[in-house]
Amino acid sequence: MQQRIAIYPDSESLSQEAARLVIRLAQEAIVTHGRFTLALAGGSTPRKLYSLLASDPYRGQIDWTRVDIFWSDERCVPPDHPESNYRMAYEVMLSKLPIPAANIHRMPAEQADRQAAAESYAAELRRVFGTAGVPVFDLIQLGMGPEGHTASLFPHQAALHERERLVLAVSVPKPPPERLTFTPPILQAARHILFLVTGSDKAEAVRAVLEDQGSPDDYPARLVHAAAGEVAWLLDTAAAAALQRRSTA
Ligand SMILES: O=C(O)[C@H](O)[C@@H](O)[C@H](O)[C@H](O)COP(=O)(O)O
Repeated sequence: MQQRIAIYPDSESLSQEAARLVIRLAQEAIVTHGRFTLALAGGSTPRKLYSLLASDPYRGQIDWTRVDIFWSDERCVPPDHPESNYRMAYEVMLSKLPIPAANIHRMPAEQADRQAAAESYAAELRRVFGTAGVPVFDLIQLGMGPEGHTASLFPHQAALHERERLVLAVSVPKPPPERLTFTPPILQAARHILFLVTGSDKAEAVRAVLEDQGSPDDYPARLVHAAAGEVAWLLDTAAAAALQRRSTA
């Protein structure tokens, strides 16, 4: 597994590089196997990336009819709720792109039976990927919290040790607490991973994860790796402040 760290002065320049990377990986995947499977992150950091991908000159560089969109986690709220990861991505990006509705695979996180919702999303993943095993995403885009969580995998939770199920219903300390989340097997099978991390509150977790400190139980982002491709960490200077070895883009 390759790992690349690039540091940017601000969110704009970081998001522009992220958009260029998504476009390159999408073009490669569509040429190689006819489609691009992408899992989106929630939270606020990727908002700028999603906005760029839906705008010129970026939007015209991907054949969006060949793209399948999933989410790596979702809050258990209605899809029109302000805290919905789907709502953010739909409003900022997906509603502006010619992606077939059948290719937008929303997590049914508003279902009362959250375990059944997790199981139905796992079934959707296996159907779309045509596998009884672990889906291999072309790209999973992730964020990271100040304590090293990623997707909705938080420190010291049982979900970190899941090796069979693809999606779990979990309760987490970041509100809204009830979530659906990818489990480590999916996050360890992807061809490529793109972490977007900004802000000084994440500097200590960035240092711990990238300088091999602490266990994955303490810093769940350490569980993530790309089976055959690259894990790219795009950081702003604030998030990279505690890193010893600095390489600036
Ligand atoms: O649903 C979520 O909350 C996200 O998937 C979560 O894992 C997010 O990526 C991190 O918490 C970073 O969030 P920010 O980008 O808002 O800092």
